[in-house]
Amino acid sequence: MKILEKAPAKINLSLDVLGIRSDGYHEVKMVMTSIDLADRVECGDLKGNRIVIRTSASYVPEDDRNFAYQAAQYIKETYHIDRGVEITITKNIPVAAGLAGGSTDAAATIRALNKLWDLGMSYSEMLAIAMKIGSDVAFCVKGGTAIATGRGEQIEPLPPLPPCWVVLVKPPVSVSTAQIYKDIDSLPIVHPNVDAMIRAIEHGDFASICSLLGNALEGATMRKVADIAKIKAHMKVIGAEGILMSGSGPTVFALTQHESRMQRLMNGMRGYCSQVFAVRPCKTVSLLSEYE
Ligand SMILES: C[C@](O)(CO)[C@H](O)COP(=O)(O)OP(=O)(O)OC[C@H]1O[C@@H](n2ccc(N)nc2=O)[C@H](O)[C@@H]1O
Ligand SMILES: Nc1ncnc2c1ncn2[C@@H]1O[C@H](COP(=O)(O)OP(=O)(O)OP(=O)(O)O)[C@@H](O)[C@H]1O
Repeated sequence: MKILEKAPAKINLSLDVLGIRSDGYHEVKMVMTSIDLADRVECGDLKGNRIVIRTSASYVPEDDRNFAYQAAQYIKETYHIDRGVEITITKNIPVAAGLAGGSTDAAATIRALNKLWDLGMSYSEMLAIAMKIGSDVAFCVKGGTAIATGRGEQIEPLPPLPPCWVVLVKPPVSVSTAQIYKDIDSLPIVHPNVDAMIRAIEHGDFASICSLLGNALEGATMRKVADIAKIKAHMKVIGAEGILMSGSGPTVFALTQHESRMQRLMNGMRGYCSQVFAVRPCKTVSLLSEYE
């Protein structure tokens, strides 16, 4: 048997860093949303007891460094599963881009193995596995739009975004999330108004969502990647309603409700960067009611 799961990327609409915790992680308060830029994760039975990863991207690890491998391993250990699995990942999400590509593959693996191995895991049991792998994995288990607190693993759902386009531009460099969090410790932090963003989403107020976009990590990544400021300036000239770097970067996204502006942004930015995508926010990742 084979189970196929869509694994959507995320963007951070608001990301505040509140301090350093005793475990070395940073306390955050974020608003995230899934988008329709997605990897495909297929889990199928394999003879024996091994976990085998196949990916379409040569630079993604196929051993236990792959987050999907780690998800399968934790599930096998926790539920004493003596079966093999082959996990095939078709990568569409740029890697080390601030879009949670590896995290969403891990979350999709958790959902897929729950079905393949008929485990009957509850949502909170899936979260317990997710948290062992990385901070963003918990959000990716359900996706949609949500508030994330703690180190990012405490999730509270929000209503979906008003209909809009998300245009993403990935500069041809990668950044280390760990390094960016380290860098901000010695930099002044610009705090976004996360609570106002939450209210704007609850009211479906697209104009306020755009004006409240903010990311406390943006300054640190901009010091390393000069392209980010150029991309943002270019998107502004073209006429995006809201512009921000996602996560630890370096991907920059623009929001617009106008198809003509989405087209202009796509065409304008393609001449500038090779990785440009126009997608919609993604309302659901999985059959949410199954996991309630
Ligand atoms: C930047 C974001 O993507 C925004 O959604 C997340 O905060 C990062 O989530 P992630 O990539 O899943 O991060 P993890 O794999 O858990 O951690 C990578 C590294 O980032 C740093 N890190 C991460 C999350 C957090 N709240 N504080 C941290 O300081 C830690 O040094 C950690 O070793
Ligand atoms: N399934 C996977 N897909 C992509 N990268 C993976 C995967 N598993 C492990 N990795 C490793 O994870 C690292 C970070 O890649 P990823 O695409 O998840 O970064 P990111 O989008 O910046 O993450 P985040 O937004 O959660 O900080 C890469 O160095 C990559 O080698």
